[in-house]
Amino acid sequence: MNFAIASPDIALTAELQRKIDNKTKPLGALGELERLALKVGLVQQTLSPRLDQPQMIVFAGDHGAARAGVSAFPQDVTWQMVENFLAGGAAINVFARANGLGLSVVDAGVAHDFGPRDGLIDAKVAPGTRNYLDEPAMTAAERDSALARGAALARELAAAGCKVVGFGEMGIGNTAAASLLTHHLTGTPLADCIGRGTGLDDPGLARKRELLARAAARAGLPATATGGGEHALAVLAEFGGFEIAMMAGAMLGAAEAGLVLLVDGFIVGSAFLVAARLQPAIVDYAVFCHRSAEPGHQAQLAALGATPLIDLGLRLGEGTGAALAWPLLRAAVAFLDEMASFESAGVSEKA
Ligand SMILES: O=C(O)c1ccc[n+]([C@@H]2O[C@H](COP(=O)([O-])O)[C@@H](O)[C@H]2O)c1
Ligand SMILES: Cc1cc2nc[nH]c2cc1C
Repeated sequence: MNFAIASPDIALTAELQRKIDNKTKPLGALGELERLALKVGLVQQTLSPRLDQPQMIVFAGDHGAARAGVSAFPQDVTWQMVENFLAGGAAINVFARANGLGLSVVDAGVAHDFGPRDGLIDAKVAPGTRNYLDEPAMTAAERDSALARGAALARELAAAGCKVVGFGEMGIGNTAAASLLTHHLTGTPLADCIGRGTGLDDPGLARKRELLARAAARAGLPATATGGGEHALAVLAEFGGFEIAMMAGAMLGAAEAGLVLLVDGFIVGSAFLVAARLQPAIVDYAVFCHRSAEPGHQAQLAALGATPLIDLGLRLGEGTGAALAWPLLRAAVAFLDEMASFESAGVSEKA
C-alpha cells in the first residue's frame, strides 16, 4: 500500500490568520474554533474553505478473541447492531440525522451473512479475524486488502465531492484490539491501555488484562512509539480487526485526497495511530473530536499531542463523538465565511 501524504503548504497561514483576526471579536476570542478554521483553510489551501457533503462511515468487524471473553457482550451483538444501523435506530443514526451528516455502513469483516442489502457496503475481508491469543489475527494479505478497500472507499467519497469524513466502528471485542495496538504503537504499559469496554465488571477486567498480556507475550512484538510504518503494519496484522484496518486505509485515502478527517474515540483512534505511523503528516488533516472514557484513549491522545474538542464521558463508539463534535467544525468554517470584519461592519478596532 503506497500512500503519499504531505503536510499542507503553510504559506497561506499568515493570510488565513489575518482573516480570522479581522473578524469582529477580540483577538483569539473564538479559541479552539479559530484553530479549526485555520486547519481547514490550510487543508483546502483557501481562505474560504467549504465542508460539503459531510459523511460518516461506520466500519463493522468481528474479532476471534471475542469468544475468549474479552467483552461483556456476545459477538452476535456486532451483526445485530449492523441491522440496527440499517434500520436507522442506533445512536449514530440519530446524531447523524440531527446534525446533517450522511451515513454509510461497511461490513469490513462481520461473522454473519447479511446477503445483499440496501445501505450496506459489502467489503467483508473474512467473517471475523482469527484469535490473536493463538495466532496472528489476520494475514498480511488480508490486512493489505482491508487497507486497500478502505482507501478505495475514501477515494470514491472524495470523487463524489465529499470534503469531510467522520469515522465510526462497531465490533464486539474491539476495545481489546485497540488496547493492544495502543500499547504497541505508543509504548504505554499494556495495563494502562486496557479498560472496561462495553462494561466489564472487576473480575472481567482482570481477565481481559490477563488475556491481553498473554496475547502480547505470544506475539513478542516491541512496544514503541518509534517503530515506524513496518512495525505498525506488523502490529495491525497481529492484533487488529478488519474494521480497524479498513478505517486506517480509509483515513489514509481520505487525507491523500485532501479531506478533513473526524476522528472519534478509542477504537477509531487506534486506526488513526496506525495511519499516523505510516504517514505522520496525516495529523494535519485530523480533528480529534472527543475524549473517550476508555482509559487507553488518553495514551493515544498524549502520543499524538492531541486535545479533543469535547469531553462528554462517552464510550459508545459508532462514531457518535465525531457526529456530536461535527457542528463545532461546521461553525468554525461558517464564522470564517460569514462573520463581518471590523472594516465591513464599521466596528472600531482595539485602541
Ligand atoms: O469508541 C470508544 O471509545 C469505545 C469505548 C468503549 C466501547 N466502544 C464500543 O463497544 C464495542 C467494543 O467494546 P468491547 O467491550 O466489546 O471491546 C465496540 O462496538 C465499540 O464501538 C467504543
Ligand atoms: C448495544 C451496543 C451498542 C454498541 N454500539 C457500539 N458498540 C456497542 C456495543 C453494544 C453492546
